[in-house]
Amino acid sequence: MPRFALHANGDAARPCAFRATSPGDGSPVITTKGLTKVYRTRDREVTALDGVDLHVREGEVHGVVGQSGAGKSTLIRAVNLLEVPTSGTVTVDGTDLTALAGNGKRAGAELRKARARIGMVFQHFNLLSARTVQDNVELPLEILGHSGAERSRKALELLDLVGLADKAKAYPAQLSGGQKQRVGIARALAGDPKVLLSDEATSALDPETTRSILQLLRDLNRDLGLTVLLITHEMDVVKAVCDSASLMKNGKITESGALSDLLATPGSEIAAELFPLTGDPLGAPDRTVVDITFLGENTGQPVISHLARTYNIDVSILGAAMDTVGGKQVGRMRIELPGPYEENVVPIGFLREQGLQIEIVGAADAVKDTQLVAGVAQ
Ligand SMILES: Nc1ncnc2c1ncn2[C@@H]1O[C@H](COP(=O)(O)OP(=O)(O)OP(=O)(O)O)[C@@H](O)[C@H]1O
Repeated sequence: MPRFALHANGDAARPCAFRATSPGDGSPVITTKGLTKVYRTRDREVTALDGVDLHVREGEVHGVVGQSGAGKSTLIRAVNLLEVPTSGTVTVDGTDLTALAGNGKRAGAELRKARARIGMVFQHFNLLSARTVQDNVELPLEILGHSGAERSRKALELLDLVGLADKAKAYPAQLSGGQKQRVGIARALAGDPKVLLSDEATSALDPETTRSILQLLRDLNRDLGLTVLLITHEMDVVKAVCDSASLMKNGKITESGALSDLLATPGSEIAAELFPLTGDPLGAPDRTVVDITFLGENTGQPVISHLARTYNIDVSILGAAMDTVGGKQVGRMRIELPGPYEENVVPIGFLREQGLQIEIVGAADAVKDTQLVAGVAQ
């Protein structure tokens, strides 16, 4: 994976002055249970969220992917209650936000306090054009009632953190898209959030700027122990920064998990999108097509030559690729073995014994086999 510059000007990462690194203990910091949102207009109802159970663990970067209209924006906006759910609960860092919202008058202040611990970054930056960069970053601190000196100190520290210390007095119109998003990120960090929500933060940016903003999010995740929940329609974003992901379809989460687990799950749509395998899945008649996923240290093993030698069979490689997913090296290969599935049970068992993830493709028995493996994986 290429190393991306942390800052637009190529500066190295600066140590963070705001919070010591605290590696998460893996407990959920964002949890939604049965989250449902029904939009009612005069002539129709749209169920945008249909009983969503989402778990994002502390310190991870979690991506939510799905087609347009799947409910991604509604979900991320429901996590900080910008969108009030019709039913279900949202808990962030141990606080049930849905309960706070239901508490009548007092709720406003308590909900505002809880929300300050949830930063949000938007696709179109949402900066105030009449305010300077520094004043934009100070805005949440003004709302929280910080003094002028404290606001100024913190805003300048945050601008330094995102590589824009020299742009404090500039106006948004004088910045590039990537710089505007850095201001958006600095503003989102003003309340010392535990969680950062990113709503398509890089969709309006060119590929190079996208990479630098994703790297900044990754660095903030690592240096501040910040948990990041992002929505995107780009699998490259997931590949570059996410530890885990969920797929949304029609308001539901249809699969969710660590990327390495999803890559090892037969039939995972996220895995197929993250890492599409080329090569005809049907192969030749009376031959068995097998997809192999290599993770971590397995990627360097000469498994195929070992297989061919051990069983004295000709192995054809139909397609293969290596990539880095979530910072880990992954290899996928589609091979073809001579003979139908039932004649290849032993060589396939050999591949499994090597700790590889195996999926049999395109044969009647494959369905049985895939279900068997899926059952084991659960
Ligand atoms: N304010 C609203 N009023 C009525 N329907 C809405 C509203 N907001 C969203 N919807 C509908 O809810 C469904 C989910 O929309 P949402 O924007 O959450 O999807 P999405 O996955 O984020 O899509 P995209 O990637 O295009 O932004 C869609 O059918 C959409 O038309």
